[in-house]
Amino acid sequence: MEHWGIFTDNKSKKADFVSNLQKNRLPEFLNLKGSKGYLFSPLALKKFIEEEEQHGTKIISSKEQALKTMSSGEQKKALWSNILKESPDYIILDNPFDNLDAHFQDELKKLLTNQSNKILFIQLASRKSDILPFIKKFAILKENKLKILDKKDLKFKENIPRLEGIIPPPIDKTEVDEPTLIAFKNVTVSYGRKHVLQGIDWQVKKGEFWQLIGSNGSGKTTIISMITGDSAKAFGQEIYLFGNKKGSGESVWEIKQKIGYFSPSMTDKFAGRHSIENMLISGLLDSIGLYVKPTEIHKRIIKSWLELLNLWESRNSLFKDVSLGEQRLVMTVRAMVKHPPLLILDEPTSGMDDNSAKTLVNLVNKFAHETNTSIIFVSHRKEAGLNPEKTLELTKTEKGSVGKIVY
Ligand SMILES: Nc1ncnc2c1ncn2[C@@H]1O[C@H](COP(=O)(O)OP(=O)(O)OP(=O)(O)O)[C@@H](O)[C@H]1O
Repeated sequence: MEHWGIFTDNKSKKADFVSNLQKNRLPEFLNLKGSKGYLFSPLALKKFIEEEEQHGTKIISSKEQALKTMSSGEQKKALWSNILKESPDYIILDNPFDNLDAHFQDELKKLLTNQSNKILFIQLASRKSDILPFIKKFAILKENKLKILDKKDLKFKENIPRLEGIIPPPIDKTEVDEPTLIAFKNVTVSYGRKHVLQGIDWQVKKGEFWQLIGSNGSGKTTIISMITGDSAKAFGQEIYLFGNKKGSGESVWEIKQKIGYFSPSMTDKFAGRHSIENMLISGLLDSIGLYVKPTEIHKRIIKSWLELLNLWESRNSLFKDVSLGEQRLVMTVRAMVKHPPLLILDEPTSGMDDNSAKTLVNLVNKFAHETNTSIIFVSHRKEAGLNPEKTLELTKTEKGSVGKIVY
């Protein structure tokens, strides 16, 4: 069977490609006419989640738990078993290893290899290291065009833009007097009989750069949502945020004022009708549209940020029209423009190609080096090139995940 590895970059029109392939409009895939194909992708998951919500039924998840509340790794496992039940002829795998920890990546690689003599795989990959070992035919998707690659073409040049200049200063910086921004004391969380966290002790001090890692379902999102105020599980726990016991002092709004937050799922919420310059200005002014008129100082600061990112020339481009890598850089900077006391980046590089991921990592290292914002970078794997001072590593046990601090 001739499986395909199709490299994508942040400008590839993947949705168009998949739709054309499924409608038999691509000359390279005419042989798939009449065969049964499925999509293993974030888009397919999103559709199932929406269907579950609309009809109130559990379609691919277990009887006990809705798909929406599962961790990203658990969602992928549920989707995979659902597709296999349908006995497909071919499967389009869209960055199948994103958001998966090393253990499940190995498990999924074995499952795919075992099926590779029965099912045809078309793998869309933005990272070279993700390509499945049994794939022998390669192409690259340049915008809408598929270009077949020869083995010798498989060495891509590294083209990592330099971040020239310094991190622009903040305006009206929010200061926190407390030296300890976050303190978790013996925090334990369960959902019914499912134990998620067990006795977590953790402190984040001013200016520290942390990475939070752990396998799928180990409780990373649970920890972050207890900080950002989105989880009822935080109540009754000994959690101190910016010096106040959670639930006793500041309102959720006051806490959010002190935190810059970015997760790739937020990108969907921005319809993209604003220019990237306005997106950043609105980050300084705390609004999504530009309801408050920016001053010359606001504009000057944002000019410096755009120059740092090599995006000044594209300042008038609409957010929806720039590449995925550029969108992630803009959103990361948007979370940082005010130099908040705490910046949380939740799996910011998932789905990015190698070069864009490296640029984002370099930018975060630069934040840590040149500012006194504390940073928590959440990921399931150790991000290459990232230089955190400390790591909180979650390890699953029967009684919930325990935390270990690694220097
Ligand atoms: N509302 C809920 N009901 C039941 N279980 C839940 C609920 N919310 C979360 N969980 C479970 O808590 C565990 C931890 O989930 P969490 O999303 O915090 O993990 P994670 O480390 O962020 O995982 P991933 O890397 O896969 O995103 C998972 O097993 C998840 O299924």
